[in-house]
Amino acid sequence: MMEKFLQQSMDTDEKFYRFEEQRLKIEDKRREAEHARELQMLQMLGQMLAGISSSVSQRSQSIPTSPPRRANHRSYADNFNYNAMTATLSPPIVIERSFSLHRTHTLKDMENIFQLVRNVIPPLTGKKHKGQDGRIGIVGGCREYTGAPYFAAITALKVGADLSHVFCTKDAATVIKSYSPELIVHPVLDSPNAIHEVEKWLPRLHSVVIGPGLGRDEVLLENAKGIIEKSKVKGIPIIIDADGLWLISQQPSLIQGYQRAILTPNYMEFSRLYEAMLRDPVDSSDHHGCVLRLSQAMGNLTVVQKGERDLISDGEKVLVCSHEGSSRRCGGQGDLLSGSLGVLAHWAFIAGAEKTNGQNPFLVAAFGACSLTRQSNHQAFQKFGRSMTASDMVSEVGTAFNKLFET
Ligand SMILES: NC(=O)C1=CN([C@@H]2O[C@H](COP(=O)(O)OP(=O)(O)OC[C@H]3O[C@@H](n4cnc5c(N)ncnc54)[C@H](O)[C@@H]3O)[C@@H](O)[C@H]2O)[C@@H](O)CC1
Ligand SMILES: Nc1ncnc2c1ncn2[C@@H]1O[C@H](COP(=O)(O)OP(=O)(O)OP(=O)(O)O)[C@@H](O)[C@H]1O
Repeated sequence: MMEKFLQQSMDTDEKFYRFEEQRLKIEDKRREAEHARELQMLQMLGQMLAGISSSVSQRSQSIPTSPPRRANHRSYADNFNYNAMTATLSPPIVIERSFSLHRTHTLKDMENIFQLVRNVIPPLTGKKHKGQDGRIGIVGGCREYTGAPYFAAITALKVGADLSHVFCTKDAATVIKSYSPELIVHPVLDSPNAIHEVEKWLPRLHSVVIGPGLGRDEVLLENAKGIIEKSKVKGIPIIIDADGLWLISQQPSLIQGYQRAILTPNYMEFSRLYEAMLRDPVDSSDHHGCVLRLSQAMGNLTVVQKGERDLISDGEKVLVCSHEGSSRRCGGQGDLLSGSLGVLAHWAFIAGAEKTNGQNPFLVAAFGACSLTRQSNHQAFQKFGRSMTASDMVSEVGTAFNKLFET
């Protein structure tokens, strides 16, 4: 009787997910068509303006052309045509100028980006069902590191995702479950068919965060590699952090050119990646240039270099997030960042070009996640000072989010 009931409930779940996937696909197609129409109109407008003003057309010649795109995958740009916009619009109208952030970005620039983050946040309505606001997967968690995947996964929920899955080793699973009943925990990462076990869930996930607490065990890294490859095939946004970045610094081609990926290196991780890709040490007098070059070398995927100021680049622009945090650097802060980015990347990705003003949605998402992490850090530090830990920051995520984005 019980088995029958369970089977029925699984069937219902299955049907629900299948239905939702179809609904999302239809919605994607509708948005793509809408964007294509808008782009066509903008291109016509651009051509008209170029014809009218010779000074404007001179300026348009100085727009840097997009670096060559790799043709071996269907890139994010194919969907949202972000590059087509920056390359063909002449002149690059106001939105472009207001986002060409240099060292001296203004408060107004910052406010503009905050507004774009607000735009992509889905409204809370009574009409939605569970899962619609985000199903996020975290790949990581092993015997040594159980906190990191927990911080990432719980932050994803607190930012507003509906479901947060952790794919970790058998050892780590019970521990992670004991931290929180809200997380769905799969003890599969060290199983012989780990890749297949995770692949089964990929159609239900909107984004995956690879690396928090993954460790550097050969078998786990190999499984993470397989999961990245399967996620790429499905076109899922991938956030790579911590030991996931270790893997990428060993095998950059694994993610190179996949523009739905966001890398979130700290100082050490950035240096490793930079040296692996550019064959040069990081130039400490030119942080902007370094993050720009790394993104370009990786095929224009989004790079978030964390630090005193977070630098975010897609190889064409560099955004700076220097939102006030604190001087406390306890472990786990980066995990909050990658978890929140998992949700924001999904929201920005499906929001469409009109919501992000034609800007790369992953830049907008990264700026949102950095600001949120720093604001949570700031609030927790106000309360706890030197004794502040990552858990204290997790407790602040809700109010930090409201303060930044819901006002
Ligand atoms: N509670 C947990 O389970 C936590 C687990 N974590 C996991 O621990 C694993 C290893 O991460 P690590 O960051 O230690 O590994 P790394 O090998 O990347 O870092 C090595 C060392 O670099 C140092 N470092 C960092 N920033 C630096 C800077 N600006 N200048 C000079 N040195 C700097 C750190 O102190 C660290 O000891 C990852 O899987 C990560 O997710 C961390 O996320 C922290 C919390
Ligand atoms: N010097 C700093 N001043 C202010 N904020 C900082 C500073 N360094 C890092 N941060 C912020 O802390 C967050 C996490 O960055 P950090 O460099 O601690 O990541 P990490 O080392 O990968 O973390 P984890 O311990 O989770 O592995 C980022 O949002 C970043 O903005």
